[in-house]
Amino acid sequence: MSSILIVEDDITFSTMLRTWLIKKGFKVNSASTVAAAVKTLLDNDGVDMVLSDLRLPDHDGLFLLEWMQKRGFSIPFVVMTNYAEVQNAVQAMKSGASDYIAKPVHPDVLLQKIKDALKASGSDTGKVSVEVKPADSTSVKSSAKEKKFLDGTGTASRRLYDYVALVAPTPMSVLILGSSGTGKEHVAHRIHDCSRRTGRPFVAIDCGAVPRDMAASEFFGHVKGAFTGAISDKRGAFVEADGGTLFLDEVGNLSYDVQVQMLRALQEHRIRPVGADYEVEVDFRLICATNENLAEAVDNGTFREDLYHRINEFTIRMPDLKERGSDLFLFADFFLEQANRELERNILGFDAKASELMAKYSWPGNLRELRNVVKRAVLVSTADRIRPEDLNIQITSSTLSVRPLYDEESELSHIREALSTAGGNKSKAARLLGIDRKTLYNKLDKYGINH
Ligand SMILES: Nc1ncnc2c1ncn2[C@@H]1O[C@H](COP(=O)(O)OP(=O)(O)OP(=O)(O)O)[C@@H](O)[C@H]1O
Repeated sequence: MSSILIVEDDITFSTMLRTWLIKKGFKVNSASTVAAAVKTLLDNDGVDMVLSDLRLPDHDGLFLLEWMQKRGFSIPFVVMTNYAEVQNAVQAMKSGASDYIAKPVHPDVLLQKIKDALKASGSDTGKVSVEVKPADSTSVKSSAKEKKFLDGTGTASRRLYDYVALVAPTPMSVLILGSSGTGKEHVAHRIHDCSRRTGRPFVAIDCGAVPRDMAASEFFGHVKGAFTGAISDKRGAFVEADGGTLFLDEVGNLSYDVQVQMLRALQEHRIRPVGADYEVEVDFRLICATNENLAEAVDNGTFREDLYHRINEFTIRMPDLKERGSDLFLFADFFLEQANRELERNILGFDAKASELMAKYSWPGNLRELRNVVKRAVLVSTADRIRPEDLNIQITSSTLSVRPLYDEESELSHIREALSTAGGNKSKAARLLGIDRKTLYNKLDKYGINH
């Protein structure tokens, strides 16, 4: 049975098409945004062809086609378009689409086109022979059911994971900088998993949560009787992490005393448990994270410069969610599925207004906030799709995101498309793009578009 992915934001039409194709013996998935389509393609390794609208809420169909080509999905891509947009369909064919069909769709014509496209690709035998594999094998290791994390496909996400892949196999100490909720701990884990130390311990300590007077004992351990309450020997975090990775979160909170001992541990790979008259050799790789400006702390004298250089052999800066472009929708769909499973619900997605609101919001709490907002919305939603009122987010002057929702490379084409959809009306185009009018004017100047 051949499997078709319908990418269409007109839900009524999409449902009709889906029902009809199922009756004709196809297996059918549907997605209403490019982000959801990307996710379906990554999570299902049996899609034989894509039947896509060109005009979609987050990107256009050509963007999806381009993404598939880059990722090595060599399956037929048939465009569905209005008569008025036949020009765009021609462009799609030039870019590698297999065929196009004009709306309103005539069932018999569509069926013939599907058969032809599948035949041409050799996928009409019921056997799935297409390569549905992302270029980056670390992105999708397991099925959606098991996956707890998602990498994202946008420029910022790709850059982030390129750095991770670069530094992970080395012994270098890594400092991960980024706002709260951006996924610093997850990236620290990924570095460990992609290093030679994988399979050995990964010990994470939140330096902000360790009481000052217990810090030395937490990090370096103690011997029985070292202080009141030390009723037995304790192995500290360094010993626990022996052979593996030690992850120090909120490293800016370390007291000066502990910083001195930490520096020694890093230089000599030996530590002395509190109250001991011996030293212990330890083999660890250090990864630190902070959302503070450590360089400033060095200038203020609250963080030792020598330690700063030791822990900072390689820096990774986590992008804020608002910098991750349309990956926002990939993450939103991902958290939606997670919440559906956890709460035993079956919410299908986000309606257009909710998507627009999410695009405009700046997500100061980043991925953590998005996950919580989506989970709550899944719980309270009384409709098939999440509506704006389910999201419980407020756009204020401080939470209005003025960034484009697209990767740089496709920004220009989105601006053009928004302008054409809006009939040249800049205010309307800016609204469609989720940016303010002034930002749009700046961008028009940047790209040399007359206004
Ligand atoms: N790549 C990802 N895919 C899916 N969910 C993610 C990803 N990264 C982070 N998250 C979600 O965001 C939450 C916060 O991530 P994490 O604890 O790694 O952030 P953090 O930057 O270390 O935050 P903090 O600075 O507050 O400690 C996680 O619990 C997880 O639910």
